[in-house]
Amino acid sequence: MTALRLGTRGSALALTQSQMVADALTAATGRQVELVRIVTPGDRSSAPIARIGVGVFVSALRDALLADEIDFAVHSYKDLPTAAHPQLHIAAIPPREDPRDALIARDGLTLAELPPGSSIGTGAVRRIAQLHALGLELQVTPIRGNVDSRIARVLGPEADLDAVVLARAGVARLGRSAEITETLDPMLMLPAPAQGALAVECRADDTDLIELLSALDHAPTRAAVLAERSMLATLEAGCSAPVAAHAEIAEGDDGDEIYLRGAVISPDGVRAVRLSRTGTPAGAAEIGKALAIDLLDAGADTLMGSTE
Ligand SMILES: NCc1[nH]cc(CCC(=O)O)c1CC(=O)O
Repeated sequence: MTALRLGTRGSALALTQSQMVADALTAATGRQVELVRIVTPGDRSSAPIARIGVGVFVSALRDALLADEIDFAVHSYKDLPTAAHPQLHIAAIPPREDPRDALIARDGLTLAELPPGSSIGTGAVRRIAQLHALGLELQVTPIRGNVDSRIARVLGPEADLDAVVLARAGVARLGRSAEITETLDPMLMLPAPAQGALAVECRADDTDLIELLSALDHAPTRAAVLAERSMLATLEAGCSAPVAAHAEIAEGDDGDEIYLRGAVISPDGVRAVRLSRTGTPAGAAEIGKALAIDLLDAGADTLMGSTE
């Protein structure tokens, strides 16, 4: 049987994530997988990510799927637009990595130990807003680039920042978790919807492959991601909005329970709406939608407006 073609970007993170999924699929089904490198316009551009958007990375992989140049692709779930693609299908959501954000600071410092005026780099409006909300007098500097280059801004030979905040999952997948100086409590820094989760996508009419890939699906992760992303979709916010969400699945007396927290923070961190809801994993989508409506009723729409 021929090897399945898994399309991937060439970044270290993309290659690692794709290889992990390829190995898991081979272990579960015996099918061989070959990685096919897709060069995206975003890889060639040095424009700020906030301007070009992570969408360019996703579109290049999706174009390759639609053109039948590859059979499936692995995305960082949080980078996907909330709207489903009519010709594509998310066939598996593998077990999630730690969804929390992480701090990498000079001299092993934690957030609370960084002196006032310290420079801290991050590109995400959601993180910038929540850092401001902590009131630590930190100088927040927008940065972009891959995980390794962002860490180099603190630990490299030409370091120019005191700290950076980034997703723990990306750092862990690159084998660099030992450099994390603090994992941020979601009470202080609520992660992006779907952070730490992967989406394994193929063509919607490729029924045999959908069946094969389903071996990698993890039901609790799927429920958590569905709750977080339906909240995001109902808020009609994009990946660049100051919107955060985190769902946890726990065993209750009457079966599993889902606990969803959501937040919308004004970009300057001055105003925030934070709310939560609980329910059953089977109702994940409805819980996310209901929480979004609660947030809107509490004034979230006035905080999302312009993120510039
Ligand atoms: N914003 C870019 C991005 N998209 C996915 C990850 C890796 C973590 C994940 O899979 O959620 C990152 C890096 C980061 O946010 O630090």
